[in-house]
Amino acid sequence: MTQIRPRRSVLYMPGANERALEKAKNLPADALVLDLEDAVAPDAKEAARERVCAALGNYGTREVAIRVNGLDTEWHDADLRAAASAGPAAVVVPKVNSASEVHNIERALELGGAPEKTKIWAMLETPVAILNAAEIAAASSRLTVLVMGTNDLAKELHAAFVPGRAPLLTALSTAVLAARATGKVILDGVYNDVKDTAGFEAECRQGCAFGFDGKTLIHPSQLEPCNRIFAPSPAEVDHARRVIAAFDEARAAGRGVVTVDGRMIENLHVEEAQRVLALAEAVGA
Ligand SMILES: CC(C)(COP(=O)(O)OP(=O)(O)OC[C@H]1O[C@@H](n2cnc3c(N)ncnc32)[C@H](O)[C@@H]1OP(=O)(O)O)[C@@H](O)C(=O)NCCC(=O)NCCSC(=O)C[C@H](O)C(=O)O
Ligand SMILES: [Mg+2]
Repeated sequence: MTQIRPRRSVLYMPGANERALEKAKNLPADALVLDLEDAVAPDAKEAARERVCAALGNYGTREVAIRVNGLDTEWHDADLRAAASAGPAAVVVPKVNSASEVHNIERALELGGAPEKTKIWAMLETPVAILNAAEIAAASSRLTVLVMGTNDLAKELHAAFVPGRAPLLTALSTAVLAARATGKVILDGVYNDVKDTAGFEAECRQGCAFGFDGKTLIHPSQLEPCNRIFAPSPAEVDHARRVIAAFDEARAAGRGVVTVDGRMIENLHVEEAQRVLALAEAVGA
């Protein structure tokens, strides 16, 4: 069975917030992003950089990434150098707009001596990034994950935040296409209203239905619903097992197609069922 690394829940925490960095040690996030960008005030950037690099080893086996400041900022180069030498699981780079920017980041990581395990996670959060999503995704084998930046994207588009995210659907779908066409993981953007549980769950379900592998989060209260919704449900696991069993039986009888619960099942449905089981196993569902 294919091994899947779950990335259902990816929690940002401000790199300058000692309490959040401490608290995250015991939070059930699949991955953590220690943020040096938007969540850190300009005069706290340097202290935050030192703090997140020192904190990297505190989170056990979970993937821990550092989000550096954007390419056009005064902090970007120093952030990348520090991250390269600290060696997180990934460097999350905001506002990546082209393949050539990915190549520059790749070169900077190499020059900084980053270990092979340090991947690039590129944020898609501008109109030009969405238009270039496929070339960004394909630019490097070191780039393994695309991350939606829906706040910046909505701002750049002059789009409204509305339930159902109609103004963003083209961009979300284009980004998922780019990820799937290039074999990359893709994470949905954050939900800002940390008190709106129903709205958050609806957005998780929408992201999951779109094909996102998981969602980026801003508050510990978002972890449980996100982990639950992005994991296969017991009914989905049961269905996947029955699909595989029915198809095996059909194959043994010399047939290439069968029905389960009245629906046609072909080999492609079996592959999807295998992916569901691999994800369920990876998350212990
Ligand atoms: C959103 C928050 C500012 C809310 O903060 P606050 O009101 O203080 O939360 P609580 O009092 O409810 O916190 C309860 C405890 O949980 C800890 N906590 C809070 N958030 C986190 C977190 N993200 N990670 C770990 N721990 C967290 C608090 O310390 C409390 O602990 P304790 O005192 O021990 O009980 C705040 O949640 C926050 O700052 N969230 C992260 C914001 C962030 O990182 N933003 C940047 C990433 S999102 C982004 O950039 C969007 C993207 O680029 C785009 O364009 O869309
Ligand atoms: Mg952003």
